Amino acid sequence: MSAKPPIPPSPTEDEYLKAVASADLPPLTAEDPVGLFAEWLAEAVKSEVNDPNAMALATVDAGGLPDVRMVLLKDAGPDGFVFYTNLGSAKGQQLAASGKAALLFHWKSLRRQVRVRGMVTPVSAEEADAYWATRARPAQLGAWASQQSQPLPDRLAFEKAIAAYGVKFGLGKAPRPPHWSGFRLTPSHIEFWRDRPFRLHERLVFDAAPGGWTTSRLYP
Ligand SMILES: Cc1cc2nc3c(=O)[nH]c(=O)nc-3n(C[C@H](O)[C@H](O)[C@H](O)COP(=O)(O)O)c2cc1C
Ligand code: PXP
Repeated sequence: MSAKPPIPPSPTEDEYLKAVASADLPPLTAEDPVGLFAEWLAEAVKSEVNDPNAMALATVDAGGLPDVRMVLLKDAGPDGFVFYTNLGSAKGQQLAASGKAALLFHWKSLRRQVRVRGMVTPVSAEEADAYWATRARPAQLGAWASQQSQPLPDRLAFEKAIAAYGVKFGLGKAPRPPHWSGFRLTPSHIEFWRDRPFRLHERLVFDAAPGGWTTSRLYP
């Protein structure tokens, strides 16, 4: 019999009461979700142990079954949230077919999450080229050699393919592969969530409206 996984228990009342003392914050308010996101990410950059720009990307497959995996945010602004991937991967195919996705940032060190939903469009070739050029050469060769989400017969086959691309491109720049680019999620809905003691959390929601955003609050 395998051991039971070590699931932590819910905090005791005493444990919550200790947190109350340090939780005396002004209410969460903001006019502009893009600005608030930038503030929260800047705080996460300081406090997270690694990858503060990591986010879960949720998609649906052709049968409507949800799928989710982590990706890295590479640009964010009023136009949306950008990430890069292999276009032939499971996520690449799901995004191309549905044009819809959701993102989730969870910053454990801050006890905060941000949820984003919206439509997804490919970034331009110029934008993808500019980001590609910033990647380390071995990561570029890996992207050429990786048939992301396809079965890998053995690790050696992958390493040989990486070496072959290294030889092919010689000392010159490796161009961006046709199967590698980015997507931009244009948010229609953004929720900021902040932890409060006893699970009485704060939720601030922004919904896209003509010329701006409507805001609302939700029960935790
Ligand atoms: C922190 C973290 C960041 C990641 N960032 C990316 C990324 O930006 N792009 C990407 O293609 N895969 C990224 N991955 C790998 C994906 O989670 C995933 O394994 C891979 O893209 C295949 O997903 P798919 O089969 O659903 O397409 C990341 C994984 C982790 C844990
Ligand atoms: N592609 C893959 C397979 C990744 O694992 C990651 C990050 O983990 C990325 C792309 C995006 O990050 P970067 O462009 O910094 O390599």
